Amino acid sequence: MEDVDHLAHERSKAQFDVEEMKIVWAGSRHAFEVTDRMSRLVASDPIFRKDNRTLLPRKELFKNTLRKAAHAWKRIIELRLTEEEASKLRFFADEPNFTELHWGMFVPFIKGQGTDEQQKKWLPLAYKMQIIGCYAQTELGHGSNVQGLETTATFDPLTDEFVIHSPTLASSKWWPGGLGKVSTHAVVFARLIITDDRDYGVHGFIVQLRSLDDHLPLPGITVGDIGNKFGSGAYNTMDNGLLRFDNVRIPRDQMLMRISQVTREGKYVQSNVPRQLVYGTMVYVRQTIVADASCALARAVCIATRYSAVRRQFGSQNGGVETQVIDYKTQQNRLFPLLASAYAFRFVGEWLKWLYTDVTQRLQAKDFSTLPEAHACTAGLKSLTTTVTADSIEECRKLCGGHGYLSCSGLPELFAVYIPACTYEGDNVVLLLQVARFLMKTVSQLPSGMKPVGTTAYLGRVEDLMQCHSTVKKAEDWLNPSVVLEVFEARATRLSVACAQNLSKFAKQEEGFLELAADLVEAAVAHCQLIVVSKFIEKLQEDIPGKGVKEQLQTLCYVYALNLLHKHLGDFVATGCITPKQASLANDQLRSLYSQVRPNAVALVDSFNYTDHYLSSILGRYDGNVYPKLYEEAWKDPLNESVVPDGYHEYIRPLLKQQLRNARL
Ligand SMILES: CC/C=C\C/C=C\C/C=C\C/C=C\C/C=C\C/C=C\CCC(=O)SCCNC(=O)CCNC(=O)[C@H](O)C(C)(C)COP(=O)(O)OP(=O)(O)OC[C@H]1O[C@@H](n2cnc3c(N)ncnc32)[C@H](O)[C@@H]1OP(=O)(O)O
Ligand SMILES: Cc1cc2nc3c(=O)[nH]c(=O)nc-3n(C[C@H](O)[C@H](O)[C@H](O)COP(=O)(O)OP(=O)(O)OC[C@H]3O[C@@H](n4cnc5c(N)ncnc54)[C@H](O)[C@@H]3O)c2cc1C
Repeated sequence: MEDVDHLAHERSKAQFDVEEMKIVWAGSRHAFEVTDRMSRLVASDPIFRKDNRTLLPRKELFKNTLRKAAHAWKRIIELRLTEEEASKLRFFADEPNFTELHWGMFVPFIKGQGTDEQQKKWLPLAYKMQIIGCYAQTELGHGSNVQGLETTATFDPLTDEFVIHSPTLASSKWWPGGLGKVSTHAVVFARLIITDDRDYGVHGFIVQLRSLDDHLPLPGITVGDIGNKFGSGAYNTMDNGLLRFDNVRIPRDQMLMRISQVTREGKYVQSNVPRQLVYGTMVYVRQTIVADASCALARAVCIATRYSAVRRQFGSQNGGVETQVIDYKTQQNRLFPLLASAYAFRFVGEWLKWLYTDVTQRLQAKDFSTLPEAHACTAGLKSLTTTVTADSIEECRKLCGGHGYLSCSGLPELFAVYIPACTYEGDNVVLLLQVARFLMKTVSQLPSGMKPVGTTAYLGRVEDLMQCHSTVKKAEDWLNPSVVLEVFEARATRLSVACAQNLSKFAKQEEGFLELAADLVEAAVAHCQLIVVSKFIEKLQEDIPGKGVKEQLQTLCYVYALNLLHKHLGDFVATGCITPKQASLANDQLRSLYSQVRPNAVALVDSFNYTDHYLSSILGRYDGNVYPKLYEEAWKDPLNESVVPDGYHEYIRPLLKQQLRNARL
């Protein structure tokens, strides 16, 4: 029974080479090999088991996470894993913990903002985990508004030190992951104040928080966990913390001084670089969050697709087999666009990584010209992909019907872990407003003859795009990349131009921004969706080997684009780039694309190459053996440890007896 593959028939229908698709998904043969090896290593190690996580009380849960993190580090050292392998191992261990912030923000911040000497001093300690760091930016009173942070770092020329202080309750650091119970050090964002009492704005400082001998907080430091968060298990494995400083002194050389310096004499020296570089670590992390979105979305879609192929409802005649729910058009209409989005986000994530590497190299050569675009792209795509992924995980839960609501479906915990991605590293609406600012600036520069480049190059064709009307006459005409691209460009252009025209009616631009914020956000979303569509289309220009692989990706690309067109029909029709008739043809084409995806659906999610350990879902099991495993799982619940529950004698029996007496009366 155990070895039967209940999905074998589904797999046999695939019209493409799954092994080759796995390589496309991973990004390269090398990436596939590393990912595959690390995911299996984690899956075969009993310490990384995840069952019961949602049932553990917080203290036990947290201690268990520490145990796993320590074990992961031990294996990384023992096996002499490379940085790439180590990061994959941590990823598949699949439990948010302090190491994410240590490796994901503390180390990159020192690399990006530290001078050569500072890097030489701090990085070896951090690499060997002789110190553990976190990223302490957000405060109780301010998160989005970084310039509004209140913690102060006042230079004392007598002792050559900075005095770090929390002047108000609202200035308490609040939220940093790893801070609550683990970190020995933090990168602290504080307002720099020098002897002349001038406030030089927010800068980063390395501050030691806890003793390296007994882990007690150092004098002047108050630190703790902020408390339980949404859901059971989930993000509660992380010690998000609070932190207050009471005139804590640190040496001057613990201000990260690559971008600006304070001299021994107390003179502020600003390198000739944009001040926004102090936000560089956020830009880096936003880029990684886009890649992670595709993984989380793929995970939910894999569970919902396999289960939809296993689950049957209605449609049987004379007691025959019922219909697989994946065959219902409504199920396909809800599920297949999410499958397409997982692939779309994967490719846009790859491209964003390239963009980030490119901007980093330019910055090293003191070329800051592409920084605004890198900021807009990372902010916008972080916002778009996390919003869609969070909503889609919930949709996948509903696609699995009642069983999706069980913890062992894996979906509730995935949802609880994932949703803060819409908030951390920049609230998604706040980030879209940054994209809108960038778009409005680009549009306002067009009359002066400035030629937009990169992802806004299409705005250079503003006149054509304001006039263009799609040429589609029949449903198949939609299967043309330039036809699709043109309508997405026309819609994005028209929404941006309309906002710019409305903004120009305000005497003060900032007033207009506040008043028109909702429209600006819509224009920003249209621009970001265009980027995703265009990067998917660009991916298809590459040489993609493997029988049928490119054809599948082409189908998914059209599903992604035409589904968006259908969802945002109002925009497309109202801005005049397509007619209602053309919209209806797009919908006809979409239905036909679903029929092409259907026989390949299970193979398309197998191509993510996720282990059952990583999925942690009975509904998403590779072998589709769902019902016996659900039945077994139910009996493992602590409530089933005794036949008669605790509390029977106190609460149930007296009730029953009471009712009996009442009935007799
Ligand atoms: C059980 C397990 C199961 C499942 C697991 C599954 C999945 C897990 C999935 C994912 C986990 C993955 C990763 C997790 C990793 C990390 C996440 C953890 C923690 C998150 C850490 C944080 O949150 S850190 C804090 C982040 N904070 C923010 O992001 C704050 C947001 N605010 C800002 O960025 C800024 O304040 C601002 C941009 C909103 C405004 O800045 P400011 O006021 O200074 O600027 P202005 O608006 O005045 O603009 C001035 C000009 O500057 C430009 N600008 C702004 N920012 C930048 C920038 N970064 N780079 C370049 N330019 C910038 C702006 O555009 C303006 O330009 P103008 O030309 O218009 O003048
Ligand atoms: C799980 C988790 C982990 C985190 N980890 C860290 C960490 O490691 N280090 C760290 O420093 N921080 C961390 N944070 C904090 C996080 O970065 C902030 O919560 C985030 O940046 C949002 O800021 P906020 O909480 O101030 O939201 P707010 O800005 O208060 O947002 C509240 C509402 O106001 C809206 N809003 C705000 N400003 C505007 C505007 N200008 N226009 C329109 N609407 C607006 C928002 O859209 C939102 O709806 C974490 C947060 C979470 C949830």
